[in-house]
Amino acid sequence: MSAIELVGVSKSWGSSTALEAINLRIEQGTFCVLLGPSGCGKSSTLRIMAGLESASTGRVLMDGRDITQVSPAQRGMAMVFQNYALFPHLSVADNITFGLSVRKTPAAEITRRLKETAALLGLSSLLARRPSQLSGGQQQRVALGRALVAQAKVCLMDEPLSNLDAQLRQDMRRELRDIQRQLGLTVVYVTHDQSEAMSMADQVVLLNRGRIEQVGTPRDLYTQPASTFAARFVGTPPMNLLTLEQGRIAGSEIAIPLDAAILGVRPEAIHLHPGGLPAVVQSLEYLGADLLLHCHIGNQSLRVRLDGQHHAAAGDQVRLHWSPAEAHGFDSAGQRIHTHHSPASTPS
Ligand SMILES: Nc1ncnc2c1ncn2[C@@H]1O[C@H](COP(=O)(O)OP(=O)(O)OP(=O)(O)O)[C@@H](O)[C@H]1O
Repeated sequence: MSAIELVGVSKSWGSSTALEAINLRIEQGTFCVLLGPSGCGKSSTLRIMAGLESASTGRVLMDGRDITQVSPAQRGMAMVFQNYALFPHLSVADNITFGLSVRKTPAAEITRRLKETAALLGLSSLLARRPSQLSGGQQQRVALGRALVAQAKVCLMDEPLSNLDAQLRQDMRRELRDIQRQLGLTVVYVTHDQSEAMSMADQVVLLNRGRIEQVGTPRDLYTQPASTFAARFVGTPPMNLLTLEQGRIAGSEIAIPLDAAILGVRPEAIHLHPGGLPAVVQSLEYLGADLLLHCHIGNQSLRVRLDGQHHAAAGDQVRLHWSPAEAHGFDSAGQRIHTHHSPASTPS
């Protein structure tokens, strides 16, 4: 049984539609990431799950039970927000246990759960401090502690790491994931950062303009993007998309035996090979481990990610090759075509 299910959920604000007939199942104990660009409807989806927003149409189910009309408090889901929403005048301990006190949980039970949660999050020595005396990462852990101490089975998180610096964010991603696994929590996590989604998720839900573009594992999204939108949203740098005209790369005589309007190939799937397609290097970015080439092939731009040991210069003529399995075909509407054909550049 799914922990959370959305059935035909849509949301409109006046005449503008934020979500269109979303159908989604999130399985128990999984880490599900809602991913997409600003304004695509991630927060609206999360807030409808939490009951903080009502759906215009559709139903929300929890463990198979219809909770569409159930109040947020009665849903028993925990929430962690971007701004942590800690009480500045309360100690760390009181911030964590606030909800338990409000619900009149017995004192001994509160003490026991606080001790457990603080130990899990490495906050045991900080319990007497105020939020202002904590680092960003510590504050984030207190916010998480408040969610965990409630022992909710479902935890909803809206960009909880976005206020942290890059290094801390990386560390917290791993910590969060460890805690989620350890406790068997169902987490629904909102982010616009594809690398965060890729590194944390069991299931990624990619949203685009209020619709689900693709649902799958990070590997599914990377290896089998359902559309050009998904192809460009996941992966750094994003997948190259070349327009094909009558079986040729637009603006060139280079034939591509792929029955598609658009050819997609990832920068890291392209290699230099004497039997490859001719291209000209326009500019370079040296990134240490990698060397990024910005090339022209016909009148199309293409990025190539080589090992950092390679040398190249602007103006160089290069020959590019990729394996047939790395060629993704899309139709003129940007939808994936499920065929793999050999590109013209098969090495001799
Ligand atoms: N209270 C509101 N009133 C009117 N429109 C709203 C309201 N809340 C959200 N919207 C609109 O609904 C759409 C989806 O918003 P939502 O906050 O869900 O997007 P998001 O993907 O979370 O974006 P971001 O990453 O910028 O937070 C947007 O076009 C937004 O302008």
